[in-house]
Amino acid sequence: MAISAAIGTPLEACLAQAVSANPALKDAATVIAAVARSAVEISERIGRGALSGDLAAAGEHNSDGDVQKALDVIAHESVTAALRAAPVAEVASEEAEEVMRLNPDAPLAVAIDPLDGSSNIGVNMAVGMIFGIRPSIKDPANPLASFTTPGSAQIAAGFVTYGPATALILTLGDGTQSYVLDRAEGQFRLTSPAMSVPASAKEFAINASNARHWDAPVKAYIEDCQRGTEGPRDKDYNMRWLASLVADIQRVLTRGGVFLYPGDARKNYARGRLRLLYEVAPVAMLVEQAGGAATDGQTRILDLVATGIHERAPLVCGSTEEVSCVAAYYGGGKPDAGRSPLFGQRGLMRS
Ligand SMILES: O=P(O)(O)OC[C@H]1O[C@](O)(COP(=O)(O)O)[C@@H](O)[C@@H]1O
Ligand SMILES: [Mg+2]
Ligand SMILES: [Mg+2]
Repeated sequence: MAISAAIGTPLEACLAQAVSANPALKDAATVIAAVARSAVEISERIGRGALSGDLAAAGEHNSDGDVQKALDVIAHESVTAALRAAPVAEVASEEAEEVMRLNPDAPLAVAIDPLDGSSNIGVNMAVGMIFGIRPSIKDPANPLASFTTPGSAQIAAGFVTYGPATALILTLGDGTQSYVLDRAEGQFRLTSPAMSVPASAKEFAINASNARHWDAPVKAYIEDCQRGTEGPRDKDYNMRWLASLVADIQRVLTRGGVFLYPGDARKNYARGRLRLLYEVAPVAMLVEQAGGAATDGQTRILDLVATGIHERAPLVCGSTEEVSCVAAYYGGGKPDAGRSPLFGQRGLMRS
């Protein structure tokens, strides 16, 4: 959907334009409109903060072992109700153990993180919602069939950030657009028809509290960033970590940088923390469509195929120069002069 609409055009009009250019997008556009309606509802709820009740109240554990907060459940119920009224056959939600079957004859399947950045609920920080839309593959014996295709099979992907403004970042496979919720009217309006990730940047995002658990390539890359102009990267970096994937990625999409949630040595973290179907793959599509790159260190994210609904995948994405650099560290490329002693010690970058 290369959008030629003017800034301020309502989402519905932009979707209509995309459908008239490519009628095959009609069902995906209906799904996006439904997700957007749910986002407006959730945004209002979040905007009232504690006046909406205790949105951070702890409930059950979800299938990934995280404690579900009240807002996780509210968002899951809101978005799945919206998807029930859309052409969606299956939903893979973070908050449901198994694939949910909605309208069996419908053409699409949706993977969704109804509420991303849960640790920020209750402290007035940005949270969001992430989704990826794929063709539904009809296999009565295997409910996961629609989701066991590579991320490149996604027809569309997007996320919503409930921040100071509520933003929708969207791709229908031809560029990445941003929209902002016009609160007075309860509808999203176009704010950027073509987001573009700068190829080079000086900002990294990683949960540095896990440094001692990282593997050698990540340790070496971050150490080299921290060495700034005194190290092989020859530039001074800044670090940002919002603990909310959507907000961190919106920053990377807007002004560049690199986001890393690698695998590490903690129990159950060999493949990191983020889930492939409803976090990593949609984000990878959005970043690639904005001219950036996304890898798990070895493999392009959009080539990965999930084998389970809540499967995790390491994510390194953003400005192409930084992502290539991390991939080179993983690949054992040639050492640079003055590079991190860690690589020298472990011989990782030796040819
Ligand atoms: O707690 P950590 O290690 O900082 O992890 C933060 C990451 O976890 C997440 O909150 C995971 O998403 P959920 O809140 O949907 O489980 C990401 O948004 C964020 O990038
Ligand atoms: Mg999440
Ligand atoms: Mg979540």
